[in-house]
Amino acid sequence: MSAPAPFGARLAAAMDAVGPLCVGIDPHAALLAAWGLPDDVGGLREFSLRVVDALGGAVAALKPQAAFFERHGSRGLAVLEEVLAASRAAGTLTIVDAKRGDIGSTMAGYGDAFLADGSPLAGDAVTVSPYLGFGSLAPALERASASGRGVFVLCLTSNPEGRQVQHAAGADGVSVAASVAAQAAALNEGASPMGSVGLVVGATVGDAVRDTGTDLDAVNGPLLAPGVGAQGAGPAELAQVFGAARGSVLASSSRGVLGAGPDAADLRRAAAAAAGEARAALRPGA
Ligand SMILES: O=C(O)c1cc(=O)[nH]c(=O)n1[C@@H]1O[C@H](COP(=O)(O)O)[C@@H](O)[C@H]1O
Repeated sequence: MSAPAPFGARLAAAMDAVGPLCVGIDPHAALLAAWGLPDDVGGLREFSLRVVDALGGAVAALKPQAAFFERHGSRGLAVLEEVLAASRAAGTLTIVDAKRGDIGSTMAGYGDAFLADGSPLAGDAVTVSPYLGFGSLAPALERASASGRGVFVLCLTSNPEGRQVQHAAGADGVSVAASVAAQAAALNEGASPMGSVGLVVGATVGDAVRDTGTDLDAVNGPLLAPGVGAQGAGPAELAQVFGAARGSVLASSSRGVLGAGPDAADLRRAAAAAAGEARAALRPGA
């Protein structure tokens, strides 16, 4: 059997085919209640699998947020495994939003959990935090590369508190965000149509890309843009934040789409509308 194409190539194909939208699976207690479901592991399972049923094949990626599964303990993690398997069966890429980051030797453990063939918690990519130093991510990057999976490294996050760390500059005057982007770019060099080391850049960050001197045009990897919908960003913000790099952007919305449920047709309509807006903002003329 031939090895699967690398994550960057698979995501590029999915974005071309169905539009540059990722829907986050964030089973908040309030959303479960709005869907008439109990805030327990049964409600979690029903909610998450309904999202996969409704949107599998219809969006470029699904992004389950690990915290909402972990809060239900081992049975919640079993649901996450089911969600990943169901998405795979539906032919939809998954990004496990776990935001892991630790010293290198422990990062190897996270890599084995989220990026290794045969692990039930491995999707197609995982979000990682570089704030123990970009180099500490090396074991995860090695596993991603070996298994054809991807990572999204936090760069400029959508929350206002992120500035404190991400905008700070070292003695050389280079901001943390710019340095993270440059290190991702080095790993993606030469990849076509794009590499598998992505960045997280919130759609809410305004002029932060320019202000921090972050060169997104050179990254040559996917740019995950949460903050669309419930956090207030829309087409205008996507265009403003990403400029010439917008062709690599995967817009991400959770509550903005999930709030349309529980009816599957309503969910599909909300996702199609969000994907259409993202496509118009990020790929005008496509
Ligand atoms: O990595 C992420 O996905 C992420 C990064 C970031 O900078 N901001 C951000 O909101 N997220 C995640 O994206 C989702 C946003 O959810 P909504 O605000 O409901 O669309 C949550 O699961 C967040 O944890």
